[in-house]
Amino acid sequence: MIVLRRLSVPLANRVPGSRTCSLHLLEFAGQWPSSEKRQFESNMRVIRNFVTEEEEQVLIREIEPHISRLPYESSHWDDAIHGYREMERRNWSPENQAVLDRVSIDAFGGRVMPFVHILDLAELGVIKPHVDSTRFCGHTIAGISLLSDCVMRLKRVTKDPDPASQSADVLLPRFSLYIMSALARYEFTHEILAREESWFKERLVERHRRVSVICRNEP
Ligand SMILES: O=C(O)CCC(=O)C(=O)O
Ligand SMILES: [Fe+2]
Ligand SMILES: [Mn+2]
Repeated sequence: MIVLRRLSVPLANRVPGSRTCSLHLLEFAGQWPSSEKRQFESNMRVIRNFVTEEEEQVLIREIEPHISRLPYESSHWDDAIHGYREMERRNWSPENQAVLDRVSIDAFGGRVMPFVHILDLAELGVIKPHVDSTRFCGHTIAGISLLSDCVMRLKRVTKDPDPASQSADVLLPRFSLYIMSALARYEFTHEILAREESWFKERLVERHRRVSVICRNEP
């Protein structure tokens, strides 16, 4: 199971707790000096309409026969993720490889791991706060959101849960690409909010089944 190697959940965070338009798609909470806001914005970019509806269809057509054979799972051992199924894929049709090459260039300057991670989150699925393992993944994580919008929440990693600590909600629209790096990748947990908690700027975002196509670089 891929998730078991990849996620590491900081203890404190288990407690409750151009085409880049990050500005409209980000909502900050807590105490943010403006210099840190700027750094965060450049480390958590969202590119709207990175893929077209046709490109989404072609990607889903290649993914669906494999992923639909798997049951949706829940991980019990660390409580990090529920209602998901996932696969890795290295070899893609030329059309889909062309999309992935764009991710590789735009997010990684061409230096990306050959295995692409596909995560299928059921309508009622949720990904709890975690930081991707630094043993298996480098400074950048880039994901295309397919089939549904969702809200990703990033929370500053703290030793003690602090209600005033920094967090940011990021709207990830269907068809978009997010590029999370450096500060946002290492100093913040990320999570995908449950359907009924997917508020963004006072609007409940409609969340259905969502498939993400995620690229990472070497540690
Ligand atoms: O679905 C996503 O975009 C993020 C998934 C995630 O956080 C992970 O697989 O580590
Ligand atoms: Fe993650
Ligand atoms: Mn639905």
